[in-house]
Amino acid sequence: MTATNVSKWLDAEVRYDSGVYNKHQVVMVRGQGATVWDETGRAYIDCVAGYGVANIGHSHPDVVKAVQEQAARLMVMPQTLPNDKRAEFLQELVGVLPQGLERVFLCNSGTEAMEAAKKFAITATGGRTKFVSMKRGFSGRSLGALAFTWEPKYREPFGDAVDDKNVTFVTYGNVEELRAAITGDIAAVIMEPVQGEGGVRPVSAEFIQEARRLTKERGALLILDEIQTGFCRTGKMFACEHYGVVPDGMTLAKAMAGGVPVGAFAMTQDVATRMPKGGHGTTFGGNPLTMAAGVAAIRAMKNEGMAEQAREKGAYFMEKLRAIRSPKIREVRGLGLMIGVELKEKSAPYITALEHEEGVLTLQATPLVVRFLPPVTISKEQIDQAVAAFERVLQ
Ligand SMILES: CC(=O)N[C@@H](CCCNCc1c(COP(=O)(O)O)cnc(C)c1O)C(=O)O
Repeated sequence: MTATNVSKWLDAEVRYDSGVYNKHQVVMVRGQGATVWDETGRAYIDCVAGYGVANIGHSHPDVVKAVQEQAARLMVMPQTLPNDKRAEFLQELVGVLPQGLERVFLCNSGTEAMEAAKKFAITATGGRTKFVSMKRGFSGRSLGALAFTWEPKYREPFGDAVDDKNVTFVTYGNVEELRAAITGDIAAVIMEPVQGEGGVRPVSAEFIQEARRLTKERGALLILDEIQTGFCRTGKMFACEHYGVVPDGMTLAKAMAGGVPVGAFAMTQDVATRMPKGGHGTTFGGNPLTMAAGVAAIRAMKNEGMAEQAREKGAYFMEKLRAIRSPKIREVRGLGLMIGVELKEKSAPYITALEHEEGVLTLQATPLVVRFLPPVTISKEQIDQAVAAFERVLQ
């Protein structure tokens, strides 16, 4: 693909990048709240937010200040050497996690959190290496996490290197299949409380509660992947709170440090103590710079009532979307500000039109779904503008 002469930056990125991404013909240079600007100065309402990373808004001032101060103080310190900011972050995080999740492996992305979860589940269950994951589930792209990721097109190019022979995929929501799959040799059941990449599909209370009951009964772990649903996205600090379910482990990333790359596997004491000393590790995990950003981000979520904002604005956003009278819309669904509009035709042309004609950034979640993942700080006026733009491109 040759880049237009839009920009020397676009040329360079297209020329030297790995080539795995379909590059939009635009160069984004600034963000504030729910708005981003391209290099020509054009503003966009950002309902991509980095794939659900900028929950507290782009360049939140508290995070910017924390990063500036910590960068000038100390950026590099491995986890064998304790650090004040890391300790402060662990206190903040455990303070908002569901009761019982009080040990945390810190890393740098969602995939890494899932890789850690996989290893901790194996040692916590005395060496079990079989897993249950969900059809349409997404757990990441590295070879270990990819085994839990349903979409065949992501796994097929890598053949046997993907360890999916030890994974049983069950239909999300099908209790009978779940019961049959959780045998005595299962290390863990992996599931998202709301499937994100898989089409914005909230789980049923019955299914997730049965998964909790069966895993306890059969000596397996329940690991909830809250990488996309966590940190106020769905109207609670964590989506599992909607269902009254506390897992044995939870993978976290995306919004946790306000936009700075981060990941974590939060777990119970019992899961943590079963991993041998030195059994896992990471160079950058828990680094002071990310930890300072994370402290500021979590405090902002609490101080600005962002879970409640997501609940209230999400209900408003979905009500407005449901009011659109269009034969092209099959369903509007979601939880909080994790919203999907399933169309009766491919969503890609509408996502392109929203970006180019309307200045609204949205993303796909399977070929028929337009996904909205705006910052929780999005204003009602911006929601109204995004809905009006969507209505126009559907005509
Ligand atoms: C263009 C782009 O960034 N695509 C990414 C988008 C991934 C978005 N989801 C990440 C994710 C992951 C992986 O998280 P990370 O490694 O991308 O931080 C794990 N679990 C859930 C529920 C997730 O939603 C991709 O296709 O790998």
